[in-house]
Amino acid sequence: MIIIKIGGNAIHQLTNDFFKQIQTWLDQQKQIIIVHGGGQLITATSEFFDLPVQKIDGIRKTSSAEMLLTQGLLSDVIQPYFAQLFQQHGIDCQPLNLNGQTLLQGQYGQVGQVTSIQTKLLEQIPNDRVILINSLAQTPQGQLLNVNADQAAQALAVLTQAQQLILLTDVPGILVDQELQTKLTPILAQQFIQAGQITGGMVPKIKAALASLNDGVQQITITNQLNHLGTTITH
Ligand SMILES: Nc1ncnc2c1ncn2[C@@H]1O[C@H](COP(=O)(O)OP(=O)(O)O)[C@@H](O)[C@H]1O
Ligand SMILES: CC(=O)N[C@@H](CCC(=O)OP(=O)(O)O)C(=O)O
Repeated sequence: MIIIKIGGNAIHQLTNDFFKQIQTWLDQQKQIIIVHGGGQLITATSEFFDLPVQKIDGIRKTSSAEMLLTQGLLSDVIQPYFAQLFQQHGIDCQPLNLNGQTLLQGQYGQVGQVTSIQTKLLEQIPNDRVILINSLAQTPQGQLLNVNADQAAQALAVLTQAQQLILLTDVPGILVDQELQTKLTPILAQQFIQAGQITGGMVPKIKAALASLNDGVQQITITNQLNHLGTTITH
């Protein structure tokens, strides 16, 4: 099982090599789940509607109006767009956030947090298909939760006992003084965050990577291309 999280900023950067690599993994019988975000579009749309945009350590403070936008953009705009990109590249893909459905189940903390997944939904999907989900979760009462997509991918990787978690973004990995850090240990990560050398949306990504490492995910990378290792998070 490979979990690939694609950030909103990386949508524009999916190359033919990305789709070729996905096809290679499918041919090798790997199960692939893609978790996509869309933070950039949510922010732009919120600004269009004059809604306040506030993020704390990269996590959006989400009002009910913004929740409405977030749901619509993630499930009805970005996910269908992704699905047709896969179809165009000849890859069978199963978008799961149809009719308000979510694979992820959660509860409210400060923002939504993933607690479990609907495994029955996964079992119904043929192995030769890429599974496509967004980061929305649902409480047992059916309330939708806005979950940061890095955290959603982390929870999914741990809950499915995935071998590999790839956080695909718009930078080649963790950069410090413009230099790519090919390896990042938990201690170094803390130091870089405290020194302000890792900021913004990279902070939840690092936290998600560290939590995955703690919970036994074997290979965790932050990169902008599937065939480049970028930064590996390791002890
Ligand atoms: N040390 C760092 N190395 C690389 N990127 C960083 C660092 N600190 C902050 N960033 C920022 O984090 C961004 C990636 O996070 P984010 O914009 O949330 O992406 P995504 O939409 O892929 O989740 C980069 O574009 C960069 O501006
Ligand atoms: C609670 C929270 O922060 N949710 C995120 C969900 C989308 C996301 O994480 O998208 P990226 O991966 O493109 O940043 C948000 O509203 O932006």
